[in-house]
Amino acid sequence: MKSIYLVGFMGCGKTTVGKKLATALNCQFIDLDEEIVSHTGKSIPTIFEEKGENGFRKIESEVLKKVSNEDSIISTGGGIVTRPENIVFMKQNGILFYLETTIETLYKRIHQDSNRPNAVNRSIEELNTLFISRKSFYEKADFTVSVTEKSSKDVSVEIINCLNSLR
Ligand SMILES: Nc1ncnc2c1ncn2[C@@H]1O[C@H](COP(=O)(O)OP(=O)(O)OP(=O)(O)O)[C@@H](O)[C@H]1O
Ligand SMILES: O=C(O)C1=C[C@@H](O)[C@@H](O)[C@H](O)C1
Ligand SMILES: [Mg+2]
Repeated sequence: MKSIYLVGFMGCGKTTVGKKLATALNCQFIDLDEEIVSHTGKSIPTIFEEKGENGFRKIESEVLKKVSNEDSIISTGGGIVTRPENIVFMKQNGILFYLETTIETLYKRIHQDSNRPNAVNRSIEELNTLFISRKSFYEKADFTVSVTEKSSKDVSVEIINCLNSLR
C-alpha cells in the first residue's frame, strides 16, 4: 500500500479520521502536526510566534519528507497544500484524500480552539477568505470525500471502500 495522505482545511477531521483509518487498516498513523511538535520540541503556536508562518511552513515541508513512509496514514496540517512542492511530493509518494465540508461546519469545530494560530480570533468571514484561497489546492487531491453530516467512522469506511475499488 502507498502512503495515504488526508488533506483539507482546519477542522475537517484529518486527525480524527486518520486515527480511525489506521486502526481499521492496521497500519501506522502519523499526524504531521504532532510530528512537528515532537521534532522541534515546541508547540505550533510557539513556532508561529518565534519563526512566523513561513518558518513553520519550512519545518512542515522538512518533516513531511522525513516521516513519509509506505503503509502509513498521514494526517497533514490544514496549510500543507500552500506549498506546491508538498503536493508534488505527496502525489509521488501516495494517494491524497481531501476531506471536504462547509465553512459553517469547520468554523463550529475550530473557533474556540487556541492551538491553531491561523484560526484563533478569526471571524467566520475571515476564515472563509482563507478557505477559498486554498480550495483549489485541496481539490488537487486524488479523491474528494464530503464529510458533511457524517461521523468520522462513516468517513473512514468511505475511504476504505474507495481504496478497495482501486485494487
Ligand atoms: N465527522 C466528524 N463529526 C463531528 N465532529 C468531528 C468529525 N471529525 C472531526 N470532528 C471534530 O472536529 C474537531 C477537529 O477535528 P480534527 O482535529 O480531526 O481536525 P483536523 O482536520 O485534523 O484539523 P487541523 O488541520 O487543525 O489539524 C475535533 O473536535 C473533532 O472531534
Ligand atoms: O491551516 C493551517 O494553516 C494550519 C493548520 C494546522 O493543522 C496546523 O498545521 C497549523 O495550525 C496551521
Ligand atoms: Mg489535525
